[in-house]
Amino acid sequence: MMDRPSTTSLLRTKSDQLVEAFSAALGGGTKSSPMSGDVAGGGGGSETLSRKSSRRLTGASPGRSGVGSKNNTHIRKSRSAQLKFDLDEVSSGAALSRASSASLGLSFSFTGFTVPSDEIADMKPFSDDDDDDIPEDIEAGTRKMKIQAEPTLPIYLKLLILTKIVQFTEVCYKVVIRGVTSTREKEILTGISGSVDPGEVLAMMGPSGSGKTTLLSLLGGRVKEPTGGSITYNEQPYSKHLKSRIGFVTQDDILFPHLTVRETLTYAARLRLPKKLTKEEKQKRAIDVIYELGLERCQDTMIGGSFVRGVSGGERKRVCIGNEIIINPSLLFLDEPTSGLDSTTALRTVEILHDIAEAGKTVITTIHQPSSRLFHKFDKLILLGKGSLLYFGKASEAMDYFSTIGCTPLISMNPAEFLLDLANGNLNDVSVPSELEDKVQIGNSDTETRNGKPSPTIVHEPYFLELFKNVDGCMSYP
Ligand SMILES: Nc1ncnc2c1ncn2[C@@H]1O[C@H](COP(=O)(O)OP(=O)(O)OP(=O)(O)O)[C@@H](O)[C@H]1O
Repeated sequence: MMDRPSTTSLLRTKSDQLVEAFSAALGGGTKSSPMSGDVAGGGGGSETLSRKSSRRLTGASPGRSGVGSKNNTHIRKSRSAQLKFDLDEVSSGAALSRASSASLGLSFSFTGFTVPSDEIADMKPFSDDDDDDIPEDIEAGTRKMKIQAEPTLPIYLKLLILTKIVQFTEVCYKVVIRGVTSTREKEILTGISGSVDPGEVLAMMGPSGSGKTTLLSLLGGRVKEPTGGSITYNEQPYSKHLKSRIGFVTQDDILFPHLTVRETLTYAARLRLPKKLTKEEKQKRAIDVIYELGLERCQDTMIGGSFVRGVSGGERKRVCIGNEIIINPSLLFLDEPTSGLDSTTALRTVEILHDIAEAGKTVITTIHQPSSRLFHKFDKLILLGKGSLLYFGKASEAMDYFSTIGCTPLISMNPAEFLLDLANGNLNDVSVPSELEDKVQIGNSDTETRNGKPSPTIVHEPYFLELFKNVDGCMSYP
């Protein structure tokens, strides 16, 4: 098992790093500062802890160069030498045309590559440290994730004052459906509230059609704006500047099947990183991401597709994540990153998300049917049912919460499965308070029942929303 630093110690580390950076910039000492003490919650041993974990984190990427390290220089050179991929070929479009001409008439485009590079704000994509460890392939078993540890500066500042980065309040979303004879409004989301901080992974769960993707798109700025409520980022509304700090991994990944993993990520770096970075720096960033995501063993493998055998499903997902984290985003959104993966690969993908969050990013993901091990990896959970909020709070407290309102599984069950059953209104293996069951049934004279229990469609909205109104603290806003 990998020894994972707690979020608190990570925050402490980052705070210390920032304080040290400020002190250095001002020509002051780098020893203990009252600011770092405040954030870390004091404690004499925090400096040692901080440094240790700082070293571990900043040395995270094996491809990064260390000052004064001969070995590292050697490794850097040998890795550069591995780069047989001709960047000039990429820039001239030759590789692209090879990919498209070989793609049997299908046209492809890179996800999210539309952000103009001049929109990409100042970022520090490269570390000065190096690390000799070469992580083994994730799907091969051992996991040594190396995630870039430098979040963008505004996140540091917000971490210092412990401000929430994404806050959404009473978000509603309606669409107008125009028929041949009539036009009607369809309500997709109603009164969704929650928040997520840097360093956290928020998972959105719910049955198919419950509104997860719509909410994710709203939070990620992909849908213009909610029809009700508000969404803020560090207490500011969505802006063009924020767009360059957001990575969005869509459900349907779109990659060029005939490019290799390294070509794909190098292409992404060339297209998405700021113009002020040199070609070599961008190339190095691509290599760093390959190592961060444990893709080194398949870096020369073609992505593949329907007609070409390529990387595995898990590797493909990691390439999609790589395409987005290459710009070092402050916010990372993912739409069902584990769909189609076996439970072990899904778990490792979520562990990657955790590592990304621990490096100070805010991660929001939709998830379909997580295993129980995977469920426990999430910091926060939103449970949606037919566009309504059924639960928002710590994932670890969801089961306790539902048990306090009388909903418990009758058989031993994966918590995610239990919550999805509740959200679906499938009460077959679930105990619910009888007075509420009666209430639902009495309130619907044309009730169809299955095994003496209300049908899913009936249970849904009145049942839970009524419960939420009556229970204090059910939707905690930490
Ligand atoms: N632009 C739109 N016009 C009409 N209906 C829409 C629109 N966008 C979403 N919907 C509807 O809103 C509901 C929620 O859709 P959404 O894709 O957010 O669900 P989901 O929970 O992500 O589902 P899945 O898990 O199957 O991906 C669905 O019933 C969908 O048909």
